[in-house]
Amino acid sequence: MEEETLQSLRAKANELLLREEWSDSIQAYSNFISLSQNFVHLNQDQEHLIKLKKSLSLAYSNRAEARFRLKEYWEALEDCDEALKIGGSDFKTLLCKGRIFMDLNMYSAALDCFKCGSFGPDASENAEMLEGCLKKCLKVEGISRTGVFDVSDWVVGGFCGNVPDLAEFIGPIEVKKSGISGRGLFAMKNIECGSVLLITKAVATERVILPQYQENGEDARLVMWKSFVDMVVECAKRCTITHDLISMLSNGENEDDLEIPQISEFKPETEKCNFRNNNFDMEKMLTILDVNSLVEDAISAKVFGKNSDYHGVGLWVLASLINHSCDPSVRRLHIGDHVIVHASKDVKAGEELTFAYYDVLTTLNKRREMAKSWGFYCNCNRCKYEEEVCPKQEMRELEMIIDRGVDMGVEVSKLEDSMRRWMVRGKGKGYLRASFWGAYSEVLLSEKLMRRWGRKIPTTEVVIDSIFDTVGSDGRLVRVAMEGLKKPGANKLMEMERAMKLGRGLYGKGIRKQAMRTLLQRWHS
Ligand SMILES: C[S@@+](CC[C@H](N)C(=O)[O-])C[C@H]1O[C@@H](n2cnc3c(N)ncnc32)[C@H](O)[C@@H]1O
Repeated sequence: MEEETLQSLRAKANELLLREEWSDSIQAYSNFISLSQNFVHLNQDQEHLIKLKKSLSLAYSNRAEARFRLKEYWEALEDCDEALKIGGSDFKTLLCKGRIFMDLNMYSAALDCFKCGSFGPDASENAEMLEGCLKKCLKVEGISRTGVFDVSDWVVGGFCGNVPDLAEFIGPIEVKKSGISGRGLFAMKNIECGSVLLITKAVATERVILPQYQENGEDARLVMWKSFVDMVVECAKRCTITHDLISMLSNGENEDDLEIPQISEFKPETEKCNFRNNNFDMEKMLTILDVNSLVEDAISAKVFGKNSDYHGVGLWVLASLINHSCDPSVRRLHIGDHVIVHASKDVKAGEELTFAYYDVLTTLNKRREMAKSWGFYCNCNRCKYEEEVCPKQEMRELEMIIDRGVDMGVEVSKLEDSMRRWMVRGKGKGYLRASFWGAYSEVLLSEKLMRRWGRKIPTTEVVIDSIFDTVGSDGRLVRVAMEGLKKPGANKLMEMERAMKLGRGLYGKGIRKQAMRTLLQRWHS
């Protein structure tokens, strides 16, 4: 009778696990575990006892697997420890425990588990799988120490196959009070263009391919948003550390009063944290998500101009401390659930790291409108400069020329004349050329306009360099630079060097030189 009941409970739990019905299988294993424990205490027959303990160990191990899939990491780790204490399913359990530590970004603990597994009797039978785990673990552990990774093959191969493995990495950055608003991230040393400063995994992400017909697009976006919010809320309820980190994010108000966290608070979890937290402020959570969630501009979706219907949203806590600037210094790439933040130009020690929350290759007025829709008034150096130096009336006239869509050569030469009159120097030229990029690019890409205006306006190289030095790299600069390579008499070596620098600012250093060349070619094919 005892045997039969246990067998049927175990069979049911195993079936649920195979069907990937994680919650139900956890329940079924829990029933099996509590009943078996009773029998273990009562049973005197040694042989029977050994069998029973083996099943119990396996049940703990399987329940750990199901909990792991539901991201109930700390409960899953407790199950692994129980399974290992009883013994009999050690290899499977160690593998599961290692994978849990990997997900918690605790790579050396994961490595210990895989190494321990390799000494056991089951190791030779599963040598290939074990080797795969060890290799992956060593690789991500390296990335977490150095921030160095290589996704060239995946990118050049058209993003086929598995998403490359990445790991949490926090480079030489710190959180400080920002001159822009509230807190911000700052470089602690000089950073070269393309260097990776941060790799971090999302608390949650959600993605949709929007339907072809636009009228259903809003519905799909709302469904995506709702599901994303549910996921973040579940993560915050499951783990107090996650809850507290999300709670310290800005809700867009009184930012200057917010506490300045230490960067160490964002390092991977090392403490047990399985306190369920059902008691939190949903309204606050929604405003925080509104202010801090990032819309994905995924490398895989956009590079080829494919999947333009693809949309994604996610929350990356540390990256949420990066303020917007219209002369940004960093860009982000999305690979899987990770966001990679790299310098999009050379950055000096002590400088604030800033993203472009919206398109900054446009005029001050258009940028002001976009900032408004984000709920703030932009306080960045470029906006302040343009406001102070450029007479409003003349700027309005220049903007009107663009809107009228006349010969853009007129626009560009007028702006260059105005800059001379306003005595614009250094960075200022980059700022203003970036503001009227639409006009510059039209002229620079047109043989006809260049023939007509070429002598009155600066060369492609001068325009691109001045914008790159201020606003950082951008795909549109790459495109014009690559077109420039085709011009008769172009110094191909120097031009390619310039394009490569722009490429490093655009994609970062995770792509080898040859792969970068291939990517750059695609911008003008
Ligand atoms: C994702 S948070 C950035 C981090 C935030 N400063 C903090 O202390 O947590 C976005 C908010 O920062 C502020 N912010 C970011 N960039 C800004 C800018 N250029 N000018 C003014 N406020 C900005 C706005 O309040 C915006 O809603």
